[in-house]
Amino acid sequence: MENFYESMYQLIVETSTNLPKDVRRAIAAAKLKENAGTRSAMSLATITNNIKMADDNVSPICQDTGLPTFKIKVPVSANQIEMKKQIKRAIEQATKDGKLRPNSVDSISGDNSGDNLGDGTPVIKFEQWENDYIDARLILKGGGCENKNIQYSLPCELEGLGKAGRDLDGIRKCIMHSVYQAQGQGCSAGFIGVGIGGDRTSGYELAKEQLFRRVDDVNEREELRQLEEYVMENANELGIGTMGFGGETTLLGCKVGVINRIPASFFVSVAYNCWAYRRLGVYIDPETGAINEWLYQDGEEVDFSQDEVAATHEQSEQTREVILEAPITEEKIRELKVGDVVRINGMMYTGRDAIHKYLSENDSPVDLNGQVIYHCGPVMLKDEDGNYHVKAAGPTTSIREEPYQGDIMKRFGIRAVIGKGGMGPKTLKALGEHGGVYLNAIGGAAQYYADCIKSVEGVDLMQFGIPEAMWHLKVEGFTAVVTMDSHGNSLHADVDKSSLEKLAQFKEPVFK
Ligand SMILES: O=C(O)C[C@H](O)C(=O)O
Ligand code: SF4
Repeated sequence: MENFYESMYQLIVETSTNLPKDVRRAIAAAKLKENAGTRSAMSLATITNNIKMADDNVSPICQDTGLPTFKIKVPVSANQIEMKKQIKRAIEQATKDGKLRPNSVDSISGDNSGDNLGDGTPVIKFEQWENDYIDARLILKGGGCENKNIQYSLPCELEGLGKAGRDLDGIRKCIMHSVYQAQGQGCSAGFIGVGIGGDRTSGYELAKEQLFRRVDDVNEREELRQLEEYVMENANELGIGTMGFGGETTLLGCKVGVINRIPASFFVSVAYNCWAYRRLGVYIDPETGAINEWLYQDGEEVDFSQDEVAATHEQSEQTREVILEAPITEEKIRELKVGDVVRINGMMYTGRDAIHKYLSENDSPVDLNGQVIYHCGPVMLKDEDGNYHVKAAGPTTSIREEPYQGDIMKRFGIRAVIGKGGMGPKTLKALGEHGGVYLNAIGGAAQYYADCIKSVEGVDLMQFGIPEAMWHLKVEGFTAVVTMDSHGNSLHADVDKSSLEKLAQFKEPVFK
């Protein structure tokens, strides 16, 4: 097993940086369906551009490299204790090399272990089997999409859909609802794994297990095949679209599994995965530990290299484009309207969960008057001279800052916040009162945005760890869309409302 460590290191690096071919094909097909010039088409072009950049730079596709979860099937003779040790070593090295973000955080103190190791991280699950080779699979599922997982206990009452009973049609309604409730917050277009039955734990296990199926496989159980097809055909009618901007593609894959339950329980568990669906696998020789075969990587190449940069910058004729450079005046902000495309030059400051809580109780370490806050937890590497370099830096889900955002903007004079997935009524009200704007960046496009960051000018509050610190970033041509403005408009509220109306069209029974 002398090569096992190296094989695991490769599996980790490839999973973080190289999107599987079956996923690429699904994204390429979605891209063909969007109408040129729409926000969804522009977002998809940024996404495919980002996938290509991650290939070229061998850098994380998304800055949130998730909770590494290994599923390993081994012959009876394999030494699982030794394999676990090597996997942990490989995780530590991949983190040092900037292929994984340090993501393991003490749940009580908030301390980041810095190497992705800690109680419960990484997740490593072994199972013995009768074959004479090792099957090792890894999924890097980020936090934003994980937060959109949902579990239903049947029977239940669902918004838009009414009663969901303990039968196939009730299950259908739960799945349709799960796509609606995710909106764009899990970086749609997404993939869902559904687990029917089990208890609350094994149901979610089963749902996540479905994410290891190939995007293009066909369910062997006839009624589940029909259900998967139904969901794929109809969920895209909800019109949520890429990043929740509205559009043709909301869902890229749906896989359903079933296990038995006990009479009193009937769970439908849904695991939502963003477009940055990073899961790969390898077959390994149990003697040497070397990789014999890669999984999910067969079939035709999907080449995202053509004119992607041009496509990203292509705007529809109706779209207004505005350049912003901090400090920004209230007057300039009030000129902005939902739908405007903004290019930012100059300074911005990162702030996510820990910073928002901190700023609600303390003074800011920098003057934020007229400034831009970026909801982002980047991957950073320090060079020998002690200077930091950005390795990946896409937006994080903004709604988590809803309790703080409006107050903080007013208190510190912040004019713009950048994030993804939108914010709620409290923030929208504050934008109107104070003269602020919410800008939606493309979730998961961590390479694309890292490229816009020209230098790291400083950092504060490093005690919160790399993802949570306040980074001072100098950017050029950082592009985002105004999705909430100071006139009471919110694209997110509009898409939520229209998709709920569309969801209601799926109320009538389909599976008898
Ligand atoms: O933690 C992050 O950087 C992003 C997170 O995965 C999210 O989608 O909000
Ligand atoms: S930011 Fe988006 S793409 Fe990245 S892990 Fe979170 S949900 Fe996935």
